[in-house]
This record gives sequence, structure tokens and C-alpha cells, in this order.
Amino acid sequence: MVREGYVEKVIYKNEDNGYAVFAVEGEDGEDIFVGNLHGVAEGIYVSAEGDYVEHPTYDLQFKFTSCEIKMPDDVLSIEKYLGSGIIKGVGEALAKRIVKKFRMDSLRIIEEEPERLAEIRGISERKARDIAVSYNEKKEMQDALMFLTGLNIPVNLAVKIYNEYGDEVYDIVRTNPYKIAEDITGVGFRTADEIADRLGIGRDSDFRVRAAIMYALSGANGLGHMYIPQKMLVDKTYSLLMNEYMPYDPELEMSICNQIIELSVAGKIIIKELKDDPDSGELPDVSLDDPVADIDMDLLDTESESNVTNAVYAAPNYYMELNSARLLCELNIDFSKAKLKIDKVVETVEKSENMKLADAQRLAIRNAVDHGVAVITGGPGTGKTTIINVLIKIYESFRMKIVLAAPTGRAAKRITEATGYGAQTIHRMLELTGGVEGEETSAYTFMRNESNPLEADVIIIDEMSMVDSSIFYSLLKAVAPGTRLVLVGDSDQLPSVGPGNVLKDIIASGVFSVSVLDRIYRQGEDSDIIGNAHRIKDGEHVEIKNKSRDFFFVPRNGYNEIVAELKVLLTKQLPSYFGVDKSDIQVLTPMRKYDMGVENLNKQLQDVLNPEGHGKPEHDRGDVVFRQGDKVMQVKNNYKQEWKILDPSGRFAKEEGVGVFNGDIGFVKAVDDYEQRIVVEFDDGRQTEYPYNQLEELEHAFAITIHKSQGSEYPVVVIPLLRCPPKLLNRNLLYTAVTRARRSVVIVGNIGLVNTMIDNEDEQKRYTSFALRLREMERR
Ligand SMILES: Nc1ncnc2c1ncn2[C@@H]1O[C@H](COP(=O)(O)OP(=O)(O)OP(=O)(O)O)[C@@H](O)[C@H]1O
Repeated sequence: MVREGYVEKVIYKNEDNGYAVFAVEGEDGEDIFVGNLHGVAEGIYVSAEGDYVEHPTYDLQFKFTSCEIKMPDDVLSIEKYLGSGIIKGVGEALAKRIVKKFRMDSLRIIEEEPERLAEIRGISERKARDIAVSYNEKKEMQDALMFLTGLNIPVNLAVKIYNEYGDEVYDIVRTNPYKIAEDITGVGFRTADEIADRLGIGRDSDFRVRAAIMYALSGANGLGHMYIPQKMLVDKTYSLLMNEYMPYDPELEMSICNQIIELSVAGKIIIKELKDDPDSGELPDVSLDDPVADIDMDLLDTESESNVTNAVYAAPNYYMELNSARLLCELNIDFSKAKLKIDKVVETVEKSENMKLADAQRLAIRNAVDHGVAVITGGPGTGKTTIINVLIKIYESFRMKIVLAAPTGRAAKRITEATGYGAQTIHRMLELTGGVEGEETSAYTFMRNESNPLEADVIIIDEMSMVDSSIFYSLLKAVAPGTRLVLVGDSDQLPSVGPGNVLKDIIASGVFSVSVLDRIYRQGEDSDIIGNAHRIKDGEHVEIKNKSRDFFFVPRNGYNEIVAELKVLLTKQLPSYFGVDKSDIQVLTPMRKYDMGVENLNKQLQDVLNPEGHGKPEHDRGDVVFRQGDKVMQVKNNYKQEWKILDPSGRFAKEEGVGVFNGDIGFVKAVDDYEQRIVVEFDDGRQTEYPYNQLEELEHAFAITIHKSQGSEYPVVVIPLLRCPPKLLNRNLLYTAVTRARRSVVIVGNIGLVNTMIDNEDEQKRYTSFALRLREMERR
């Protein structure tokens, strides 16, 4: 329903997120309005759409979903507006006098002929000028908000747009609303396109075509690709611009091709011809339709792409690969002539650890010592951590300064515990400041960079498979020439969540020393987790038995049976059987959508793991409810988000910093309706606040996609399996899921799918050309 009236009193307003509570005098008396309205002030006229809701303490309130500000258009409202305190120097009494004199003309006089205000007793010429300045400042913003909300832009977004462009907002939005999508985070092509449509901007406008091209490219980037073949880009752009019912329009296709060239001339994109070199691996035949990603790339047809020669990059991606290749090759110094003696240290470690290193392990150590850049890769239990340990002892014996880092807080903590050597996250090591430089894909501001490199002789990075192109580039910029770089990881894991396929590309380039460890050494070989993980990796079927101590199969048929079983397992059976907390059990699913997708599973699991409860505060966001106690995950990198770690008293911050990252998992500590925010504590103790209008960065994490679980470990992993499109069920995913478990894996559902997954070698490959750039660089 619609309710209108004058804002009598602003009871509460949060300047940051626009949340406000205010009393409105309407035709049928006074109402309390609650909702998001930036720029609310006493005296303004508002027209809102919403519903009445019962509030436990404040009686009935009108909760609005949209609210439009109108300029006052009768004498009474003009008087209220002017007297509301919104204009500096004008109170109720003065407002009365102004309106008494100028009546309906009052606002126009203030705006256009302010000198006439001096005709009023008590207003000097100078005061008249001040009133005009203050009024115009407010009015500019209100006019802009009215203009933008009139285009159906929500008030929150309108404020963001106004803050970005100021007075230029009219020009920019009228001529090229697609610029909003470029400049303002959270606005995509679709939103800009709707605005353009309302403004009557032609569907064949060059701006529209260019915006769609850039959107298609950033969509591909969001799926992990560094470039896409030109033909694919044209097709994707075409389907963004046309709907499937429209007849084929060759002119539009031509226009897309022309605009791709325009964009390349403008330096926004780079087009490179890639030779169809069977060796290079730079042209994988892959699909951009990634079912685990949010971005709708379904429309891409990838069938006919095998002969593509032109690769199109968003410019920052191209330079990121190129410069990373140069920097990495520069670090690859041959140290073998130094003939560093390592045998003594190795023997000491062998004695203290009571084991004998295998030849392959010794060779890996030698390689790391002899090369500026060395890669050590292997599956679980093959000795990667052992080698890091030995390397630390060796470098220490040479009095070299070692820096140890990993992509996530959890991985850093684990390697610290395993080696006794303090590790940090890569972001922390590079001293993230929270500022953002230039375009989205370019580097964030790190205090450590080319002009202030890391002080280290050796940098060891663990869990390298999770490192994406962007953070790798930032790392390389901060590594001084002559520093050794040791990259350790499991290249059979899924690629990083962010774009690129860095570890695999470095290995595939053939340019660096790579040591592959393939023998399992972990004690307790009766562990089926490790045995099965290696079987899966090697494409061998696993034995489906239930005698195992740590690898269980629970056959169930169909969606209902699986969900019912998951609920029992998670709430009762697994916690009591393993003596673990419910939060130690993680459900990992291959997909986002469909019945077994995270979106649906999280709703089901929230009902039993954190049900609605008396006094447990919650906040609705569309059809998702965030409730105190919910397990949640950050789903994008936010380099500016502030966090703190509290001391045991909970009152003082013992550590503060910025940056929360895609995949960080924690719990909702508080839902604060008054402050309109949710407080989350991540599992490493960092606490951070999300205003309600930033909740798109959070998702429930009772169940998460296998993709997002990379680099994390959980005591118990539960994997529900139900038949779904075959490309979602592949070996790589199963391997990653299984290797996340420390104590136990439980597979529930259609058990036959386990071996189907093992048989499906199709990986979610990525369009990257880092390997190629590395080879080119080496040839120079
Ligand atoms: N040559 C060896 N002989 C005997 N035991 C070994 C040998 N190498 C490693 N181990 C032991 O095997 C176990 C697994 O090794 P390590 O933790 O280094 O593997 P990893 O590759 O880091 O595994 P993950 O990736 O799962 O952490 C450890 O207990 C380690 O002591």
C-alpha cells in the first residue's frame, strides 16, 4: 500500500546506510515510517510503498520497501520544510515569516532571487546569501535523488551515484547510463540497461554495445578466465543485447565487432592472436557456463570454438599475465654453482624426526636450494610439509631470512602449527592497506611492492593452488630480485577461486624446476581418506564398503531421503559418534543451484542447525534470513572491510586490520536492528560488521560448494550426491572434497555417483595464457 505525508520528526537515522525511523503526518494522521531513505529530513514530503507491521515495543509501524522524496508543493509543507532545520540559519519562526511573505513562491525566491529575502525583517543581505547557499546545496542533492529515483533507481543506489558524480549526474546518466556499471560497484550491465531503457536510449547505442562487451568480459573473469576467444565474446555480447525471440540481426553483430576494435584502440581490451600450438595449452576447449558460479553465462555457446585464434583480454588481465611472467622469470636464477651443502642439515632432521627422506624428497630439497624459483607439488601426505620443514632448517643454517605465507588465514595457521615457524597470509605479508588502486582487477594497495619489497632471502608459499593471478602478481611485485621463491601446493586441487590457474600454468610452462611427490608417507595407512584420495586422483575406482573407520557411504534415494538423512547426521549422529561440535562438520556440495545446491541446502540445514528461536534476533534479506548463530561465508574479496580481534575480556581490540576474503567462514554473533548491521566473527577470531545493505557479501555456510572449500580442512566432511548434469560431477571436484577432511568423509545419497565422478576427467578448465607468456619470456 502507498502512504504519503510530511516528515514531522526524524526519530533515528543512520547516515551510512540510510536506515531511518521517522514520523509522517499523512491524511489519516501520524504514522511511524521505517526503512531506508537517505536524505530524510523533517518537513520533506514522502510517498512510500510498504505495509504495516507490529513492533513489540513501538506498536504499529509502516515498513516501507520504497520511498520517494517529493518537493513540498503547498504552503504548509513549504513552511514545514523550511522550518525543519534543514537549512542553516532558518528556524521555525523565520520559515513562517518567509512563507507568509512569499507564499508558494518561497522556494523559488530562495533559489533564484535570494536577495529578496532581505525584504523580511531580521534577514540581512549576508544572511540571505547564506540561506540561498545552504538551500541550494540540499536542493541539489534532493533534485538529483528525485531524478534518479524517478528512473526507478532505489534510493540507496541513487545516493551512491550522486556521491560519485555530483552535479554531473544528469549529463552522465542521460548520455551514458552504462558508465554507472563501470564506476559503481554493485551495478551491472542489466541495471544500467534498465535505466537506459527508461531514458529511451537506443538499443543499438554504441555505449550499450561497449558496456555489454565489458560485462561479458568481466563475467568470464568472474568464472576464472583471464581472456576469452573473440568469437565467444561476440556471441555472449550478442545474447546480452538481444533476447532469444528476436530475429538474428547481422548489423548488431557487426557493431559488436566494431566496438571490440574501438575498445581495443581505447586500450580497454587487448586482442592477441594465439597460435594453435598443441604444446602451449593456451587454448583449452572450455565452457564458460560454470554451474558453481553466480554469473549467468548460460548463454554462451562453446561448441564451435576449437579454431579460435583471437584472445580478448580486459587490459589489466593481459598486463597482469605479461608482467607476472617477466617478474617470475627474473627471479629464476640458477644458484647451483654455489653448491650449497645441505646433507648435514638433512641428516640432522632425519635423526630428530626418526625417518629417512626418499630420493624424490631429497631431490625436491636440492632443487629448491639450487633454483631461484622452485615448485613442489604432491597430493595429501606425500611430504610437502616435511620438505618445507627441512628447507626452513637449511635456510636457517645459511642464516637466510625466511618468510612463510599461505593464501588463507586457516592455511597459514596450519603451516605455522606444522613447522613451528610463524606463517602469515599473503595479504598480511604484503601489508594490505585497504585502499584500492585503479580498476577492479588491478592491484590493491599493499605497502609491500616494487618500491618497498619484502625483506627476505627466501619466500615459501604453501597451498599455492589457491593463489589467483591477482594476488600472485602483487606478491611478485614485492619480491626483490635475488630472493628465492618456493611454491608448494597440490596441483590436482581445483584452481583458485579467483581468476587464473597459476600453479598449473607455472608447471605446464616447463620453465621452472618442478618436483612432483607421489608417494604417500602419512602414518596410519588404514586411513581410507588418503588412500581413496590418491585412488581418485589416479582415476581408480574406490571400494564402496562400510568397514572403514573414516570413509563412510550412506546410500539414500532421491532428494527427500538425502535431506532427511543430512539433518539427522548433522544434528545427532555425527556429533555424538565423532565427539565433535556441530560446527566442525562441513557439508560440501558440487553445485550452487538445483536441489543439492548450496542455496537450497542452506535453507534446509538452517532449519535444524540454527532454527528460529525465542529472542534470537534475525534479519530478512529477500528470502534469506540471517539469524544470530548462523554459519556464514564471505563471498567476495573486500580489501577495505575493517576487522578487529578482541582480547579475552571482549572489550578491547588486541589486533585490528582490513580485508575479508572470499571463502572466509564464521558465525553471526549479533543482528542489530537498531544499528542495522550484522556482526560476524570468523573462525580465526576476526570480528567485522556488515551494514544491512552490504549483506550481498555474505551467504550461509552450513553447506558450501566444493569450490569454495579449497585450502580449508574440516574434521568431518559430508558430501551429498544426487544425479545432476554430468559436467558438475567430475574427478577433480571429488578429489578436492575428499582431501578437505581430517577425520572423516561421509558420502550420502546416490553412492554409484562416486565412481561416475572418478570416471569423469572433464575439468573446469580456464582460459589463461600465463604458461605461454612464461615460455615467451624465457625465450627472450
Ligand atoms: N620419507 C618419509 N618417511 C617416513 N615418513 C615420512 C616421510 N616423509 C613424510 N613422512 C611423514 O608423512 C606424513 C605426511 O607428511 P607431510 O605432512 O609432510 O605431507 P603433506 O604433503 O604436507 O600432506 P598434507 O598436504 O596432507 O598436509 C608426516 O607424518 C610425515 O612425518
